[in-house]
Amino acid sequence: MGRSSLEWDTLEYELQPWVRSAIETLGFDKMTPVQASTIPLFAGNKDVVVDAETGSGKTVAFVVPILEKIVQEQAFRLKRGHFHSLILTPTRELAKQIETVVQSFLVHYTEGTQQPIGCQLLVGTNEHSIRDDVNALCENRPQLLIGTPGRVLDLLQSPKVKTQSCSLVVLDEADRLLDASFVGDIEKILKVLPKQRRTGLFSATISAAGDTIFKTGLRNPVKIKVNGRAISAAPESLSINYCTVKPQLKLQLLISLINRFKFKKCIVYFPTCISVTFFYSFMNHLLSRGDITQDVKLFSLHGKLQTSSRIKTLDAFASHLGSAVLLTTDVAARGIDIPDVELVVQLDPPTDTDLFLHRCGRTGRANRIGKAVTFLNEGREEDFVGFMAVKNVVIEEDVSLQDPEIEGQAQQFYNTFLQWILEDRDRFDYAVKSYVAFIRYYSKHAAHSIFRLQNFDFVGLAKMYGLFRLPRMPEITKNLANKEEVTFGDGWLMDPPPVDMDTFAYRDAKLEQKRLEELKNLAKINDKKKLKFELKKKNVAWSNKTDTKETKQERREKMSRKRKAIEEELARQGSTSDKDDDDEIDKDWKETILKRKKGDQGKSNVQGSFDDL
Ligand SMILES: Nc1ncnc2c1ncn2[C@@H]1O[C@H](COP(=O)(O)OP(=O)(O)OP(=O)(O)O)[C@@H](O)[C@H]1O
Repeated sequence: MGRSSLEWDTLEYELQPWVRSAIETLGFDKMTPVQASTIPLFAGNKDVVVDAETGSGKTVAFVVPILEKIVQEQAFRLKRGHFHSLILTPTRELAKQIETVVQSFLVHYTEGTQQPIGCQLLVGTNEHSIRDDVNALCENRPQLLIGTPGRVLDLLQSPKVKTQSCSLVVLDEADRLLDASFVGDIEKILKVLPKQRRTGLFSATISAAGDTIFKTGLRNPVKIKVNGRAISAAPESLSINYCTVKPQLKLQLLISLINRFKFKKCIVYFPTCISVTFFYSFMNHLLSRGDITQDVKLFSLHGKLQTSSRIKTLDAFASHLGSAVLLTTDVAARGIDIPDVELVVQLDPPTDTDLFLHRCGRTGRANRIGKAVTFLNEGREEDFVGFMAVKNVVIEEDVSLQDPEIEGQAQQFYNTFLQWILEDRDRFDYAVKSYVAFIRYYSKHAAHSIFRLQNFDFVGLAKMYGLFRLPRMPEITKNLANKEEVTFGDGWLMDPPPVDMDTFAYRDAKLEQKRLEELKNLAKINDKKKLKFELKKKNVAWSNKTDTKETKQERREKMSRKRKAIEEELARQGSTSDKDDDDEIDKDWKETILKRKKGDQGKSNVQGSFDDL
């Protein structure tokens, strides 16, 4: 497509004056290639499947046709409970972002003689119930609904909501919406919409959806593929790099990058929600010590936070005037558009390899320069570069990312971490939970031939999490062959241990009280057992001694069988559920068993409902 054809005047579709003035106000001097190709077709009468790189302007490419169609089809006076168009997205943040784009157009739509055009956001929150949403829809009569699948489905199931007038549906991040976790809801939603409608699918990795795209009821769709570079699936303004690092040095390298790199905004991807909470807390400690450049502000965002707090955090990060770093999970991997993000760091490649490009694409958007950096563990993980090259994603090594000084500072850094953890047992709990969740996360990697737990540096990773003792978990037992050599017995990584676990206290008085009570109960149980044993011993005749020994042996075996069963149960839970990484906490057996008995196993201090991760 030649340059001149990107002038808005050359668009093969006549836009309404208010849409044009919105475009002018937004400063979009020219169309992006995906807009030039998509708008005439989608605003015409075609179904579209749009595959265009990250940051290429896909949102405007579907928002404009929707607004055009609403006016074209005179969808002003819809009956109560009816709506005209629906945009579905996988995350609440993305839904909110699209709504903002729609509103920036709608402010140019002059009412008066015309009828109003409205849009309604549909995302799960604690502030609005479904009933509130239904009432708002019936009262305000918006033409356009934007939401996440679960909430939209709930709304459509209300008898007050009528779907007959819906004539256009968009699936943004369509490959994600058509994957196993969403496709059920999507199918149910599409089933209740009229067949005679336009459908548009949009993504930077649409091919990942394969044939499932046809589950959406597309009718003679036009496939629009727009990529700036023939050899790479990423935009030209985005440089994608990697550097190898030992697990223990990863956090130090991240901090070194934050301190060395000049950026307005930076996004750092962590593997799990709990690790975001944990490292956010520790990094703020480093910030207060001056170990992180003082003028940087840290933000944290993950799927376990409540919607309102997630949206507020994202807004605060986007509007922060100084340098800002967002610590997040894959909940912010797709679609998030914050133009001045100049650096993206991935502590580990994502388990879903399609997300790699989406994470990188949070920078280098709309022709701005951006750098995306991925850390790879030395050794086998470097094969990830070749793995992605096959998917047309070129990752180049950048040795300038390395920091030769961090290795020499490792012990001092570890001591700082340790000191901080030893101040509060709660931090230790978080460290353990984060570590365990990481290992479970790692073992579910789609590219499992590269990301393998065999030969994994469990001890180095433990130190990265500030741990001084290896948690007991089957993955370690199975894969760490030289456990006895690398630990000082019972999983301790230090000799002598830096703390007595019986006296290691919580700062929070309530938590500490609970711990002490549990300890007392445990002691009582042990005392009772001991008492029973002593009494029994006294009553037993000499001749029975051998029997007792055998019984003991039997009991031991029984216990060991029990342990194994629990171990397997935990492992099974880990492999069957991909949504509960952060709840899978292996503590000492005593604690696990005690909690199981009490029935409060797996409770976490993390607030909010479980969402996307
Ligand atoms: N015609 C245009 N000219 C200049 N900038 C534009 C134009 N259209 C959109 N943009 C800007 O480009 C940025 C990226 O757009 P958008 O968020 O729609 O990307 P996307 O293709 O959906 O990316 P992703 O696949 O990552 O979601 C936005 O900041 C948007 O304001």
